[in-house]
Amino acid sequence: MTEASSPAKYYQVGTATVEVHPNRYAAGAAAAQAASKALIELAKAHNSIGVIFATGASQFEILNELTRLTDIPWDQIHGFHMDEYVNLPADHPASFRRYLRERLTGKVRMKEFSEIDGNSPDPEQTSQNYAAKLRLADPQVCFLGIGENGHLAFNDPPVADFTDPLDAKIVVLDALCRQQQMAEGWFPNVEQVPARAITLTIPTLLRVPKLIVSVPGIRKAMIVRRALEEAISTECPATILRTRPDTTIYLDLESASELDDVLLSR
Ligand SMILES: O=C(O)[C@H](O)[C@@H](O)[C@H](O)[C@H](O)COP(=O)(O)O
Repeated sequence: MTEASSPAKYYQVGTATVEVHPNRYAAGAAAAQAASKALIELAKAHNSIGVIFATGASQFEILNELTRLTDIPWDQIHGFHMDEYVNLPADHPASFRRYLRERLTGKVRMKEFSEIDGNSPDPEQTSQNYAAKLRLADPQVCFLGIGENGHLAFNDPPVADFTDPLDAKIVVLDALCRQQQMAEGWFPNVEQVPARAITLTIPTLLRVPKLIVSVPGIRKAMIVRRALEEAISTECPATILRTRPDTTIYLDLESASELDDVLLSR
């Protein structure tokens, strides 16, 4: 059997399900299919379904697939995103608003999409208003990636707070996080990576009943190992995903390549 046609493998890690697919396209397609199925079901019971979208390279294949599927009830979906740089113009190549306009909201007709205006004169107020709007929408589905440092949204280790009382907040991005954003190709040099961002907090993300986590690629192999095998702690915020019930982590063979044989033999 060729790698491309080999079937996915499924593992249970804590309460989360881990799916290992032969490549990033298969992983993205599986995640999009799972999301589509859930959204169609939710649309039967809710007029408006809140959905939080992640950005970054890990979401390319999912968004590509989601925007091609014809049965997603976009006209019932109120979309949100999980973070945005402070003081980065919306048309900057690394802006998450630009990313989502190009890959999502410019391609489908959603009921509503709420952007985080990282350029507002009062980012603190913007963050609070966004949190309030999100609470009202009571999101049912959240797409996530995991940073190379283990962060969820911009909740970096070790300051990420699993019991954060805030729903959204302004964070200072540390040197490693800014270096990784640059290395992923979004900025020409680290000096241009903004020092602050507005982010949803970890409790806000974990409150969403269905979490669809996509982590393909060899750059993520070490952090996937830590997220699935290390003790649950803010040293690697993504470890907390193992405590969530309806959570599926979509990997490809590259990002799963450092996983312990013990896990993979289950
Ligand atoms: O909005 C986002 O997407 C988040 O800022 C961030 O947590 C991201 O998911 C990871 O940094 C992974 O990034 P990649 O998708 O580029 O691997």
